Amino acid sequence: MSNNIKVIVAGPRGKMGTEALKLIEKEENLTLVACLDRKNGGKNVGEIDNLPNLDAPIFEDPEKCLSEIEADVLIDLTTPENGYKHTKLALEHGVRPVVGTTGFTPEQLEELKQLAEEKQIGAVIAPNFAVGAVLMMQFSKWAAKHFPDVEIIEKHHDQKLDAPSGTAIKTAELIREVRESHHQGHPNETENLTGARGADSDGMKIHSMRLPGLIAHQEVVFGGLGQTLTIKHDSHHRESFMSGVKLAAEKVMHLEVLVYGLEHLLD
Ligand SMILES: NC(=O)c1ccc[n+]([C@@H]2O[C@H](COP(=O)([O-])OP(=O)(O)OC[C@H]3O[C@@H](n4cnc5c(N)ncnc54)[C@H](O)[C@@H]3O)[C@@H](O)[C@H]2O)c1
Ligand SMILES: O=C(O)C1=N[C@H](C(=O)O)CCC1
Repeated sequence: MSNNIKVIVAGPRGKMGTEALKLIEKEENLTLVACLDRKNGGKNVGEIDNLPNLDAPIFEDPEKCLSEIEADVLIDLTTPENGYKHTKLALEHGVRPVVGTTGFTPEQLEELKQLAEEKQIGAVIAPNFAVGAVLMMQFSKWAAKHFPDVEIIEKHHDQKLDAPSGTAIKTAELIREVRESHHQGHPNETENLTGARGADSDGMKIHSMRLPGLIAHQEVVFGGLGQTLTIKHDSHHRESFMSGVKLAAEKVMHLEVLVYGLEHLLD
């Protein structure tokens, strides 16, 4: 385990960012050295209402933050557009990104992977930091070998920007590795209301639900002759993601490439 990992958190006032600050506050080997926020530049984290009482400066300009602050890791929990910019800048400044932000395009992921390789800097992009969700995705990949007909139902809180979720996209990618591409359902089926059959990922359907009261949930439903199999995971609290964030911050210190998915870090 690496000792005293110096961390910048981007998005500290967000739902996940605040949880990440609480994690850093209680973990002895993680030290907050700065935050990157959309406002409060020039202030200290400890001065901001509802944030843990941590002593670290807040920056609004990511370039300035990464140039002035000596950091090992940038934890990004912001928005797709800003998360991508921060990850790229961090790699350019030799700071290892640990990214929970979802909604990056395949082209952006590929570009970041190449940049990490070129700079020989470790990076982790994990669409879901909850260990249970990672297992749900791995079990789904296994099940798909035996049940090639599958639909994914993901359910999230109604403030989520991207759809389908990063977890659903990653699940479909893992299933695609073991499943022959094929059309599911009746060949002549029609949608009488646009979107009724969900999004199509290589013949697999992904359905996205957004409601207040939800946090992050996914069911992967497999259908076979006379049977169905449902693999389900629920995050009831954002604490569920924090052991994965900690693991990623520790393991990224020993990586020289970008890994996409927490499964690459679990024993
Ligand atoms: N990987 C995972 O396990 C996991 C779990 C939950 C959420 N997420 C993802 O994490 C991201 C954040 O989720 P959330 O629920 O905390 O959202 P949120 O809206 O509560 O928080 C996002 C925060 O980012 C801040 N922000 C936006 N642009 C910024 C910028 N340029 N600089 C600094 N801060 C900026 C916003 O002010 C906000 O406080 C989303 O992409 C979400 O999908 C991932
Ligand atoms: O709250 C969110 O937003 C979440 N996003 C991730 C995703 O897109 O898969 C993971 C769970 C929570």
